Amino acid sequence: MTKRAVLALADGTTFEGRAFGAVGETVGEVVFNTSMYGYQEVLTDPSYVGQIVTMSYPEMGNVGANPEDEEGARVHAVGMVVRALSEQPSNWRARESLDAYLKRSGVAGIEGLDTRRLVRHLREHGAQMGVISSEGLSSAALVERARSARGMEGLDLATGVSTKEAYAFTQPSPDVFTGVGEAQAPAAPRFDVVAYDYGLKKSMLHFLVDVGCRVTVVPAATTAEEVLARKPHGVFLANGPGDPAAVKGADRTVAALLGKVPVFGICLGHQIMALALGGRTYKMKFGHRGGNQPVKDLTTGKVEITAQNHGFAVDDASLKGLAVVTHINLNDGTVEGLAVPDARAFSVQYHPEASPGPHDARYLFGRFAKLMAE
Ligand SMILES: NC(=O)CC[C@H](N)C(=O)O
Repeated sequence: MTKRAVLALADGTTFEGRAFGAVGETVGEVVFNTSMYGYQEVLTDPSYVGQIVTMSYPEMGNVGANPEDEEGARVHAVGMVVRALSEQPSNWRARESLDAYLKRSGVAGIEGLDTRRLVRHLREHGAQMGVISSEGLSSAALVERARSARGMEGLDLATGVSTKEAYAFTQPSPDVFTGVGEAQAPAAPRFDVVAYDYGLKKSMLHFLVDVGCRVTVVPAATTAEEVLARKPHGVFLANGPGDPAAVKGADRTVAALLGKVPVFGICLGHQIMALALGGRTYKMKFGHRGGNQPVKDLTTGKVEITAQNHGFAVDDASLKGLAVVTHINLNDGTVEGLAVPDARAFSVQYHPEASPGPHDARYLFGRFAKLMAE
């Protein structure tokens, strides 16, 4: 028998649906993602730590779950909201249903509610804390619980999900691309790259290997001296969860690396790069999450369709005189990329590794390789 579940938002709005995944209660920031597919990559992306993800596309679970599509070591999102859960997966790679996968991961979901209304609500009133519960508590009690939960601002979640030990990564992607176009063989390894793990996605490491990097992944708290002692050709700053301004010591560490070695940052890594330069970040109303965000590369005039997952952004005005804004979001004009040519450093807010999403931006890994070759 399916169990009734409730999603309660901090502003008092409640939705009724059916429980799936793990039974019980979960608290997190309720956000929405507009990708039509790739739910498993989304759920396992460490940037979703502390978040309940609403998928705006109505049917989820059609291809079940498999061990290859995981971007992190486990499900990192704390909850999932879907309109219609497919009970019978149909895909040759499926090992289990989405329901069974979330049950095994201990993560609660709710389905059968009006996700269109929920997404519109979040767009209008902002992403906010919420609770999914199938424990029969009153809606008023759940709203109170959501209201008293701590929000994302000021939370250092990256340090907590980062690797505890440094490790080497040498595997190319299963289907190697070195740019937009046909699949190719990975480039021969010629660059030693240190990758800061703030909560990284596996695909980023594969794509670095594809363009010729021997990658050493290091914990978020690794000092600049320790990194420079490895004499890397380049430093990579990964994505990650939480508030970029709260990641302990990261801005000072990156400031000490800038100018000494080429640096490439993605998402949280981009935000930390901006902070290291003296810029500011802020919390967005509802963020960008999905695989259909148009971004303009101001250096080439080209528009790329990008995969995104962020709730904070870099304040454009705060970069004046510190960095060049290289990319902007065509929906809302926010900063999507920056560069400091003299320091051989650049970063993007979006996800060139996609997973899930379009591969328009894969060329950026090649741009990093070129910078190191020079
Ligand atoms: N994917 C990411 O790296 C997200 C960065 C940051 N946690 C944000 O929400 O903006």
